[in-house]
Amino acid sequence: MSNHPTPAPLLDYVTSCALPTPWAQFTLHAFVEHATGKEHLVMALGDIGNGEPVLARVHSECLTGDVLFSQRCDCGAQLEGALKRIAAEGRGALLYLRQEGRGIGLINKMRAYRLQEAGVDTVEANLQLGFHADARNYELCLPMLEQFGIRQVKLMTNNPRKIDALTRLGIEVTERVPLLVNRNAFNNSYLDTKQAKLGHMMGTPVAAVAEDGQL
Ligand SMILES: Nc1nc2c(ncn2[C@@H]2O[C@H](COP(=O)(O)OP(=O)(O)OP(=O)(O)O)[C@@H](O)[C@H]2O)c(=O)[nH]1
Ligand SMILES: [Zn+2]
Repeated sequence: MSNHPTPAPLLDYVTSCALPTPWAQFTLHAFVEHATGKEHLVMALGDIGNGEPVLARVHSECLTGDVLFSQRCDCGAQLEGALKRIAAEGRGALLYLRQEGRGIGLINKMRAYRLQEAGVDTVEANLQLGFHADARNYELCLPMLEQFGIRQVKLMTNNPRKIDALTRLGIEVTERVPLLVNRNAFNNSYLDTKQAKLGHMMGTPVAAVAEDGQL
């Protein structure tokens, strides 16, 4: 008999419902994380459990960008762009992880924004507040994807850390799909900092993206 007990699950799958959007009718699946009680979500479309690589987005919560239309970042446009792509393909999954503010929470992100208004960049602001530049953790992705039998993804991201994190968890990233949207006067230097200091792949000329931020 093994001396290693089975690790406790990180989260529980709870329930699902239909979620009509302007682009497709998704199914919304909810999980609750044991350690924090946070509700993490998957928006799923089509037959995602058939073993073929799944077009996927791992999206970190950004209340200001996703909900309040903030132009300080590219999150809202990325969320919309990812859902549109999944709808166009007729199959895919968007994981909505509740790690607001790169893992430091909304209030601390607002404090970081104030520091940025005083002239420091997004990375320095986190460091001045005593946090890592990026405090996110992607380990929940594994049980969330396993719930649907997903082992391979075509990942919509510009962030090489996400690809590394999923690969280390045993999820194969068969393809990276760039998600370059909504560069504007308010987030231009923020996006430049992401590229310079956080390694984001912003190589494609962003000006080539339609001005309304559509893919
Ligand atoms: N701490 C902090 N968090 C931010 C800031 N701007 C955006 N965020 C958060 O950053 C997260 C999104 O991360 P990004 O670095 O924009 O993008 P990404 O998810 O790493 O990469 P992509 O997959 O390419 O979108 C969300 O949780 C946002 O709330 C900021 O200035 N400071
Ligand atoms: Zn954002």
